[in-house]
Amino acid sequence: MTCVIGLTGSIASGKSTVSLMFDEFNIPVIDADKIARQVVEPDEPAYKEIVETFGEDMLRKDRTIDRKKLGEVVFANKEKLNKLNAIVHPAIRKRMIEKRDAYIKAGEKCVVLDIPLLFENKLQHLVDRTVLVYVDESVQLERLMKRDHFTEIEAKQRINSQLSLKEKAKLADVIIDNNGSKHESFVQLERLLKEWGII
Ligand SMILES: CC(C)(COP(=O)(O)OP(=O)(O)OC[C@H]1O[C@@H](n2cnc3c(N)ncnc32)[C@H](O)[C@@H]1O)[C@@H](O)C(=O)NCCC(=O)NCCS
Ligand SMILES: Nc1ncnc2c1ncn2[C@@H]1O[C@H](COP(=O)(O)OP(=O)(O)OP(=O)(O)O)[C@@H](O)[C@H]1O
Repeated sequence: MTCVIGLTGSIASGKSTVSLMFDEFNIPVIDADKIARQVVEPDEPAYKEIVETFGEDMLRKDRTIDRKKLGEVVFANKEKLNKLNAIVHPAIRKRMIEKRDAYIKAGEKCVVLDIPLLFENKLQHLVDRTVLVYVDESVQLERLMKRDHFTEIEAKQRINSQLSLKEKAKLADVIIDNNGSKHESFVQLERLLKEWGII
């Protein structure tokens, strides 16, 4: 029986950081953000829909989607964000399920689905247990502004487009507190995997 872990958090809470730590245990990770980039490549059906909905202005010179521009548009307008979600989420979900099932079929002991919007989109049914990468709001804002060079307004728009980490904490099976150092988070993950008999 494969154990399917749903790894989630909020923007800049440290999902990618923790997700990389699973490598140390040779546990495969399916990354929703990565798939979200693949399903909007020019030969994919979602690409055409995005161009029709948001206009050619959203394209770079090489005709790929200008993610920075599209992000500025959708995170400033809830209705537009919903439109983008309706175009890309079904395609992302389908590809994640295919990948998860391939790992299960191959008899993998454990597989991780790294999904930022796991709780927002009520995707708990895709996984056996959920792990939340948690930080305090002030740490989240600080790390986001530093990583992406956003102004405070831009960073807050993105944070507010998601369920708060406090709300997510009520829904998660387990929490990794990522307020401390990366090493401290690694220790928590290692302990968890031992407890679950995965390592
Ligand atoms: C708006 C887009 C073009 C901005 O691209 P950009 O390269 O700047 O950001 P990236 O995709 O790396 O996402 C960074 C983080 O933003 C947050 N985020 C992304 N999309 C969303 C969304 N629809 N709603 C809320 N938060 C989101 C997540 O925490 C994610 O980890 C892009 O995020 C996108 O296509 N989003 C829709 C797809 C989606 O929902 N992806 C999230 C994983 S399912
Ligand atoms: N424990 C930590 N100590 C210091 N910095 C950290 C820690 N964890 C993560 N960071 C830094 O905070 C930023 C956000 O982390 P990360 O990119 O892993 O978040 P994320 O949840 O994957 O974000 P996103 O939702 O945008 O993909 C990065 O610059 C990362 O290096």
